[in-house]
Amino acid sequence: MEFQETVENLINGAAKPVDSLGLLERYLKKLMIAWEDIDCEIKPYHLIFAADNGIVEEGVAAYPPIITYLQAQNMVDGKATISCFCNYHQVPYSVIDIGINNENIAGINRRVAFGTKNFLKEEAMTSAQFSEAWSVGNDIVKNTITSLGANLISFGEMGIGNTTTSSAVLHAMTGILPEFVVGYGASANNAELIKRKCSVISRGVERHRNSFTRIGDILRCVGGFDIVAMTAGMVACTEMKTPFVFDGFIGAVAFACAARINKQVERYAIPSHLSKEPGMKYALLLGNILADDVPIQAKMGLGEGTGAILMVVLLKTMLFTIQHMARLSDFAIDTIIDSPGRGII
Ligand SMILES: O=C(O)c1ccc[n+]([C@@H]2O[C@H](COP(=O)([O-])O)[C@@H](O)[C@H]2O)c1
Ligand SMILES: Cc1cc2nc[nH]c2cc1C
Repeated sequence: MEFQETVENLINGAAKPVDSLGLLERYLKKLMIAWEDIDCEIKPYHLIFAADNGIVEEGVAAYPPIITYLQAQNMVDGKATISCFCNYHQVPYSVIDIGINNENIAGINRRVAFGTKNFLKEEAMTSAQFSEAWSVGNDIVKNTITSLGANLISFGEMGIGNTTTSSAVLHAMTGILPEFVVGYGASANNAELIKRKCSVISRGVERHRNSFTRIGDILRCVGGFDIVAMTAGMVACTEMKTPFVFDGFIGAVAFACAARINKQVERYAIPSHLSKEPGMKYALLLGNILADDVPIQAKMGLGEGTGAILMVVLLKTMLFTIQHMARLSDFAIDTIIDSPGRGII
């Protein structure tokens, strides 16, 4: 029997109508197929990449950039939403300072620079900085899997201005107009801010367009260290055959980049929540995920990987449930097979 069939039999044969746990079944199946194991335990680890973005000079964010450092430190101190989510559910996590613009370091020091440059004026990062940020994402993920024994990685980020960098990357990848992609980010409804973001993104992407040969060029010219590290981390998970959960808009853009770089990424990627940012549905499509197939639709837009941790909790709940449920076959009734392949096992 193919392993996929074993997983399907396990889930479809539990004492419930077939497919009645919908997307939760679908993503549990994806986990087990990625692991090639059904008697497993989820060993999660949450990685939050924090970095500043030079583009904030253009007035594209409502909050000041100092919040990147302060909130990353809150995460380390257990006082941010994400740290409360992780601590409450006993999910270990690390904050990685990959490029905060502050004299102090928050979390693990893997700082590439004091933030990126303003992409309206120059490339956001140099090739050397891009490579370093990529290595940080790759190395941290591989180490978390091999040394810490994690078998499910989740990703989060923190960086004032990163809805602008993510929108710029998505616009550059797809040509979809910024007006369809850009949202309010961390600001309250502010039409002026949206207009400014759209204009900055169009002009910024136009300025660098001739340098775009590969996805890496787009990330280097208009992206951020957080997005580069998450993209590298998702590719690393794929190379290690380890499933991962991504979060909102910024995570979805990293997923889109990773899926373009390595087609196999789609096999290991699990979405968590659908962000308020309108661009997320387009980013998902680049990795063949429909917005309707995102399990948590709660109008969230916080980042930090908050939706990803909620999804990890849903997956843990599902795994325990499927491993402990009675079987349809225990009912000892003759047949209620509604269609081939979906019957009582
Ligand atoms: O993940 C999302 O979908 C999301 C949507 C809106 C805002 N954020 C968070 O807010 C920050 C970016 O917002 P902004 O307005 O400064 O670009 C950054 O720290 C993100 O984690 C995150
Ligand atoms: C307070 C605050 C917390 C955040 N967490 C992620 N992005 C954020 C942006 C702000 C402004």
